Amino acid sequence: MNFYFEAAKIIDRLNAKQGSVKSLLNTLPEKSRKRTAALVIETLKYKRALEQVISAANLLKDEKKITSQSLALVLVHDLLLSGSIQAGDGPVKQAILRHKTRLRSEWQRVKIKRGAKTDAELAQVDDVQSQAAQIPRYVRVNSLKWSIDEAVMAFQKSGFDLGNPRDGRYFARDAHIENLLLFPRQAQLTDTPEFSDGRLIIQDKASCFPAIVLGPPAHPGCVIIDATAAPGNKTSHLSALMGNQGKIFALERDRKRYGTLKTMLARAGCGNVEALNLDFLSTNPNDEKYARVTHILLDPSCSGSGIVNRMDHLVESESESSSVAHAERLAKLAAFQLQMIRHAMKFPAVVKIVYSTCSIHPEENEQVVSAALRSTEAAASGFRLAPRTTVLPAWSRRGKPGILCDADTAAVVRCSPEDLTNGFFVSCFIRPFGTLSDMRVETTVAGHDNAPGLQSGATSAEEEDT
Ligand SMILES: C[S@@+](CC[C@H](N)C(=O)[O-])C[C@H]1O[C@@H](n2cnc3c(N)ncnc32)[C@H](O)[C@@H]1O
Repeated sequence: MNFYFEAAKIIDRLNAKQGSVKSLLNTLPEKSRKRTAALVIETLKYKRALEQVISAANLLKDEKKITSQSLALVLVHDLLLSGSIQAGDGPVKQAILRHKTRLRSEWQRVKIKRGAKTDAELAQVDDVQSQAAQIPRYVRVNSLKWSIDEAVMAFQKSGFDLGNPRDGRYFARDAHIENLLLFPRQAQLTDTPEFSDGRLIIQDKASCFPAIVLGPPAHPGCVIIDATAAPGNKTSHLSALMGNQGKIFALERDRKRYGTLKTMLARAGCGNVEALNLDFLSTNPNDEKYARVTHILLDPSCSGSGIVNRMDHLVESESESSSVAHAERLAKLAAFQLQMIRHAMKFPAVVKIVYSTCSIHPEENEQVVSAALRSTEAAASGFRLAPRTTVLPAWSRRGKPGILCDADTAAVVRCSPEDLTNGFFVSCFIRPFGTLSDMRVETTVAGHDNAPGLQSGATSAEEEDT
């Protein structure tokens, strides 16, 4: 049992900020160091989940022999994750074993709540959440109104230091997205004219990917739909990539959010956008108005489980305490998301559809894509996934394996707080060239390949990832 007291003491000292993990583990007697260190490290990996389980089981309230939270953590860790407590049958061990059934069922509940199928996945979720605090604040320079060079100069003039992360007022250009700047999380930014007049837009890095992957050509004849547009960050990004040329139908079914969309588009100077307060599913794909639409962006409502703040909410939420309610909600969202993709595939001239979510759940991502590929609309129109080589090829985080075939898993993109972004998913459907006029295809491919930020960014992403 000493070994557990020793490990608990290290965790207490860590909580009291008496040293780093490494330095405190070095204070352990050499003969027990390896074993105790392994227990401390493994316990820390699952700390958040274990804390929830201990609290839900009322362990510390009911068992006075468990004298501290840290002791409970290491003992419950071994019970749940190593299968048994490595000690003789004393009163402390008995105190834990009295709660064995409850602790095990609470453990399963925590896993379900966090969408983790295995213990290892649960550790990853916790890890991701602690990394979330590291995500920078991203600011997109709206190229319709300002250049990146002008923005950099303005920030430098106001006291920000380009590229020196040691300085609290540092900022940097993003390695992958051409017009994106990043700032420390705590930087106070938005209260300046550049934000209120639409030169700068707060937009997470991952949320810049869909417009880049869609890559609409900057061409006066280009017509596209942003099917789920409010508040309009991706619409204004598309407008900027198109250089305010061609036409974007920006649809939003919610009246209030449609109002926000219009305000945002006016502020960002998007002159090529027609905002429509419409349900995309109510549109007639054969309407003359949409006859020349070649690209569709679908960023529909989702669980939002990838958004860092909401991730915390998901973990704590009591309203989703039952796995059934959680699964039902995801199934409902997935059915709607699939319907949106199938509807988009019906537009006669469309050659490219980008489907994205800010969800981490495969149910809303790979599984929806898989169902869309097997749909009658895909069979009729010939839509398939664009290969990895054309979808942010150097971004190393790809789809969750085991749902799509290997090539399609590689063809979709995931983002995670480990990449210093929110959790996000992007997929890109294309219609094979044979079914289209050469003219249209050439324009599309050129538009995609030339999307700003992709070429230079691609190389550095690969370098970074390897
Ligand atoms: C995830 S948000 C879109 C965010 C937006 N793309 C951006 O980057 O600013 C989804 C939006 O789609 C709208 N929406 C959901 N279903 C829709 C539908 N069938 N037709 C049009 N808009 C829809 C929602 O009201 C919501 O405003």
